[in-house]
Amino acid sequence: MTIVEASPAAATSALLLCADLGAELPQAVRLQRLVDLLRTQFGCGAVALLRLEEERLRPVAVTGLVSDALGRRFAVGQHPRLAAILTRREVTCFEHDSQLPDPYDGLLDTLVGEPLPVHDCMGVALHVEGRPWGVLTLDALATGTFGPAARQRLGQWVPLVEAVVRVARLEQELRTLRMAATGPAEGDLALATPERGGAGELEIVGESPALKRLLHELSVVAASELPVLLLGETGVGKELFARLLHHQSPRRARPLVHVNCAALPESLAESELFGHVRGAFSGAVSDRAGRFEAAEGGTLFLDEVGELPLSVQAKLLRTLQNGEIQRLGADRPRSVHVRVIAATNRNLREQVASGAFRADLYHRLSVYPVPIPPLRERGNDVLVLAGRFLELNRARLGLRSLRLSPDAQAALRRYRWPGNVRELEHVISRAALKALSRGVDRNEIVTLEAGLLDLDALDEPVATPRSDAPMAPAAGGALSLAAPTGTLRDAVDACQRQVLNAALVAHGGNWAQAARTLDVDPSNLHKLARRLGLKG
Ligand SMILES: Nc1ncnc2c1ncn2[C@@H]1O[C@H](COP(=O)(O)OP(=O)(O)OP(=O)(O)O)[C@@H](O)[C@H]1O
Repeated sequence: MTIVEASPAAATSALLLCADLGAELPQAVRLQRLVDLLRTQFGCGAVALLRLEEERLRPVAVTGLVSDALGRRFAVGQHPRLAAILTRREVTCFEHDSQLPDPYDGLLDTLVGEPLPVHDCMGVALHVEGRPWGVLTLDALATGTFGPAARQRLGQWVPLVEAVVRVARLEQELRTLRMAATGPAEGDLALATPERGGAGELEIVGESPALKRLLHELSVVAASELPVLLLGETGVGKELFARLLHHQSPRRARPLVHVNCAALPESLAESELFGHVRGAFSGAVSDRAGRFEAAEGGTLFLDEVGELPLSVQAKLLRTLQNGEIQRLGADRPRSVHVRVIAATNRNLREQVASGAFRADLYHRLSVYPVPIPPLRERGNDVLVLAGRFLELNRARLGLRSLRLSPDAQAALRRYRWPGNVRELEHVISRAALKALSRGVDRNEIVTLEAGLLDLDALDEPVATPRSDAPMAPAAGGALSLAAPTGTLRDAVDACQRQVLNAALVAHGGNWAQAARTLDVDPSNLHKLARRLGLKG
């Protein structure tokens, strides 16, 4: 039996999907259309497409599930239904009286917080280019929806579903290649999200336009050698994004060395960063390389750079200017080839104005400033991230299901999150523990009510937005120069850096094209960039 013979409606849906294959669509849109169409086709309450990443399944498109479902990650070992689906090539069906726990228990958007009643459930493993790709699951609230005919029909849909997934993947790869060659087109912004998963630790959760713009900007600047200054409130993810930058850069195979400048005592800071030779100070019993040398060929991440003592700032500036370090007590300098990424939640301009931070170092470090938006400006991401933390806590505490009541969701959306993602993580973990301490049954669905989150108690004024505005040109090409903080030469250098920077970013790091746009000889452009510290 073919789909066409099965029903005219199925034939029309299949044709619509085929027509989609010929059109260029953002991946998220293509996959969402797929699950929406299957939901109608099979008359079910929820459909989810989940990508297999190592031992976890990550929802990439869902319909009929609550918003936080997209942020959840389902460890295959903890979800026997998903594990059963993955192990077979045929459609796997769970009878309505199956005792196996359902991964979507409490997550259906029509039954917020309710246990899933007796229902039908089926799913199938998907393969792309001969390799397991993930699973497709369908849940129907009316028992008997997934009879033998529905199972057979799902089996017939599989090749088409796999084709859609494959096209979405190929399109994404093509866009990435195109972006690398020519810089992004406006419509590619939503697709610049790095391939998530794999590097589980580096997973960036969120779907908001603000996050996608940030990821796009990072992916462009990652390819260059420019120093980057990450700016943002505490807990926005500066360290996470610094790691992402390194992993997307050509230096990814070399070390990423993290230095927390706030934790460096002034007396040790110089030796930590630049190393020392034996006898340089009492206790220096042997030669020791510093963090710069440890990062050779890779990236040095100077976290909380605003806390660096002034005496060390001068030495750091010299290194950034000459590409050389001198171990404490050594006679000669040695060259290092290190890209610096710095981060701060301070207003460095104010620190420069007050004399706590050197203007010349500020200009060197802020060649490409990247403001990271606070959580309250990322819309629904707060719920998607909450989903991530709920699932982690559910697994850690051995609960059947952990979710938020509608009031709790509204409270998370309302709250201003001065501590950003880190605070959200703590709020969810604390509320889950509180719920447990009230004696909930681990085998029931645990719903976190707004009161458990204690957000009102935490509601306090949020730090004013950063005034470390990016040095990139404003729209229309106008330059937005910082208030002068140094000599005229400093200001001219800053202006040249800004223009060069913007041209490089606009041309995806292509120097020849940047030189053409700026109407300068390419070799002069390279020379100027070296003088300005934009390249080694
Ligand atoms: N988009 C995101 N997706 C997943 N996890 C995130 C995201 N953003 C932040 N986090 C997590 O939030 C926590 C705080 O992030 P991180 O330490 O990078 O913040 P930070 O800006 O460097 O904070 P601080 O300025 O206080 O050092 C980390 O556990 C990080 O993994």
